[in-house]
Amino acid sequence: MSLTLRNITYTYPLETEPVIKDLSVEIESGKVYGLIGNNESGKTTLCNIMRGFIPSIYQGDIQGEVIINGQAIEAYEAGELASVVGYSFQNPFTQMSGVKETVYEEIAYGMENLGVPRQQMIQKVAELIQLFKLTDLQNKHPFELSGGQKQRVALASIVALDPEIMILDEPTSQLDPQSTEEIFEIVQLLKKQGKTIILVEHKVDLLAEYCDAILLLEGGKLALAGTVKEVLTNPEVLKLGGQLPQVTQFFLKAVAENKVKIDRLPLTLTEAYGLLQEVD
Ligand SMILES: Nc1ncnc2c1ncn2[C@@H]1O[C@H](COP(=O)(O)OP(=O)(O)OP(=O)(O)O)[C@@H](O)[C@H]1O
Repeated sequence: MSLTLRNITYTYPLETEPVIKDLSVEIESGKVYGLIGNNESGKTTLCNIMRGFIPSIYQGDIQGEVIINGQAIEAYEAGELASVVGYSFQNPFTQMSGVKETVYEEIAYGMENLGVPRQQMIQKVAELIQLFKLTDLQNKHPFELSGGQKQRVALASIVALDPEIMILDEPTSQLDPQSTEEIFEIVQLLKKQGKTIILVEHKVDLLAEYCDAILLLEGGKLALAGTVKEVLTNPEVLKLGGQLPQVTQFFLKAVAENKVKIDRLPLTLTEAYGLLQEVD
């Protein structure tokens, strides 16, 4: 499912300056997008625009159009929109329903609300518990979980609803490196299922490996947009408050100091290894 933003300018209530400024972008169906930018550049605000919470919940002044699969976002009913666009909060605590007493029930909760048949629900929860490695936690109270465990449960609860578009706001911020990698692998699996994914994430090394495209926000404007290769090998990213993958930065420096002669910059260690073999 595609998502288009056309000339979006948004100002929060009681504010005079817009925080999103004349932003247009085309999110193509079935692709994974990394949304980067420094603190307060407008990433979370943009996510809330994409899922219709702005202006329905946060209000304020919004100009421009949000179009989901060819239809204006206002034409969707709230329940329908929630099942098309899934969203995971930056803070996983906010995501917990607060009404369920086990991880198992928490994951089933959204499906229960949607009236998914019981047998189908049981099967789906079992699949997700395995996929998100939650077997040992399934009978625990959601509030007893660590931040990282909550983050996995929050994501499983979204995947349970099977939305076509998933907006994940820093889904790995509280996870250790191994669990982070596992979440990225799940993102890859969701992509294989044809989902469209927008990932707010600071870990550019992983974005380089798993994303198709990168959007860089700076001061509420879309400063750079393009394929992972186009954006994450562009030194401009550093001036715009973003980061480049470590290996790319390393080679950028090595090229500038004439330590190595290459015609393109690598994004990952595997690519770097291939390049060095060519140079030999
Ligand atoms: N409810 C609000 N009312 C007024 N201003 C807000 C509100 N929420 C966010 N802002 C402002 O909007 C700007 C963008 O914030 P936003 O949270 O979207 O950025 P972000 O890139 O997600 O930041 P971070 O990486 O720190 O989460 C900031 O200047 C912030 O202070």
